[in-house]
Amino acid sequence: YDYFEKRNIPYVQPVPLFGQVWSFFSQGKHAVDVASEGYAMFPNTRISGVFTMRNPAYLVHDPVLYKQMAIKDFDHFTDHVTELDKDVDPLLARSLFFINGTSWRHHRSGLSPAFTGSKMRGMFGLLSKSAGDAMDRLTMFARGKPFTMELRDLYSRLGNDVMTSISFGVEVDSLTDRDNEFFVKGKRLAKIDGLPGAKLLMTLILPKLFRLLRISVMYKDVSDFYLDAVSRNIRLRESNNITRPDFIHLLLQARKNTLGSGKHDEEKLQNAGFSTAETHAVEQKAGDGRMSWEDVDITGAAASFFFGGIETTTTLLCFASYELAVNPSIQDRLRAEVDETREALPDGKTPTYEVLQKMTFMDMVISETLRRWPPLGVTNRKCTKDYTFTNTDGTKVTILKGQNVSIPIKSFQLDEKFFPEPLRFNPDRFADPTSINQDAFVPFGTGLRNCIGSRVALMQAKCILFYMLSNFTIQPDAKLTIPLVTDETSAGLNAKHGFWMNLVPRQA
Ligand code: HEM
Repeated sequence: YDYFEKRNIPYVQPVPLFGQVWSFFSQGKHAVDVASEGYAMFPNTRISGVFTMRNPAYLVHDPVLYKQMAIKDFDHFTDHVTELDKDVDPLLARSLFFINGTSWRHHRSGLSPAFTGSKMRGMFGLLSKSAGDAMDRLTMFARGKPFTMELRDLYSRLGNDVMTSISFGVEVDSLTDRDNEFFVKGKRLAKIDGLPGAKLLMTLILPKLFRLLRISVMYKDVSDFYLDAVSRNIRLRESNNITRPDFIHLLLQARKNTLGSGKHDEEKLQNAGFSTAETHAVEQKAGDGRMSWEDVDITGAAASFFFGGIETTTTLLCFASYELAVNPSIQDRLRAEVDETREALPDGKTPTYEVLQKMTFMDMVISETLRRWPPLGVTNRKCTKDYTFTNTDGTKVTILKGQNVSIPIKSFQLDEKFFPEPLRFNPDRFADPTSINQDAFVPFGTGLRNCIGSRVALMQAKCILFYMLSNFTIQPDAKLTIPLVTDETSAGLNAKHGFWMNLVPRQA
């Protein structure tokens, strides 16, 4: 425990044997806030120390240092901290989040062409249909009268249906068929609270024991269900020559090595909004070989989009709706933009990819929501090669190979040095993008290991919000707590008492 003392690095005082892990159980604070504790304690350093049990680890305080580690010096930080065993967790261990080294390079370079702007536009029709159909059902259910709804439930059903359609190639209606198997399994797949959350925490604090006990993070019935569903879907497509513009189709192209990046029309389609994560080329190294994309790899990739995309995009929509409900003038302004946009649409209601791209105030609202309420408040890297940099006091700091590094996204984005009045929801701070500190605004992470799905998330959230405001006014229900009380026990970001809203149909 004198590790940081000796190196002149400020650090959070550890509890003997447990280190900072003790605070997770004793403080009643959210895991993200506990992990980022040192950020507020030590304002004048680029990095601070922390002990996970007895192991020293780091917390980055300077967004510029994070960027440097994630881009220029990526070679030193190629991995995320958690790595799962393919035999024990066949799907999650093949998910981009949880693979490292050569295997990650294979997957990332193979999958990246599936996430370009032109591929996204190709998929947008499916996404918009799924969201539009659900919204029609909701309007019919309302019959012109206001009704109360918990929006986390609504948005996770919509998100599940959209992602089931674009990731697994199957159309479901979880608003009407509330317990359909894809929704029930999807909920279990994307679950990061309860037992799966505890297991994920264990992969971080007791990785050796976790591997030794051969515990799986994902429920076995969920892995089996998706493996079977995707394999059957692939066979059906192959034997009937079916083409559907979704991820399975793109991954089958990757299998045949025919998945191009569609460079010709890329430029104008790449931008899904200010927050779009920059695309970096991930290069294969000599001797890396070629990835074969077996059915299990395709299912694993699709499952990772589900795992990474549903809870996060649902969180974005919930908090955007909350802010619109408690700031009616902002909601009116956004509705005016939605209505103006609808007038120019041939059917007056179905948005296209390009139309959403042009909605500037929508983009400002989404960006500000991602800043104020980042769905993933912290990310991490494992040091894969010793790394030395200079701290604010001029001393050299060396992070050793194998040590873990946390990046406090939430702390950066709520730091008043970077964002004045950080707790105020103010979309206008994004009116002039050049005034935004882009090193500190990192809702999708940064660098080569940033979020691969930012375009999917942004387009999905914008599309669903477009339909919501076309059809309803969102008002706070009496059961909504204002200001919002967040759930400190949730692994993700959530409201303790739910997102209860009155949805008032715009057409009686
Ligand atoms: C609002 C929604 C979302 C947010 C805020 C979000 C945020 C993030 C963040 C912060 C990371 C870690 C980046 C880093 O370590 O630098 C990440 C990684 C990732 N995200 Fe997202 N994400 C969202 C939606 C999605 C969607 C829709 C998908 C898939 C369709 C997705 C797939 C992934 C994957 C596969 C990774 C791991 C990438 C890698 O390790 O190479 N995410 N995301």
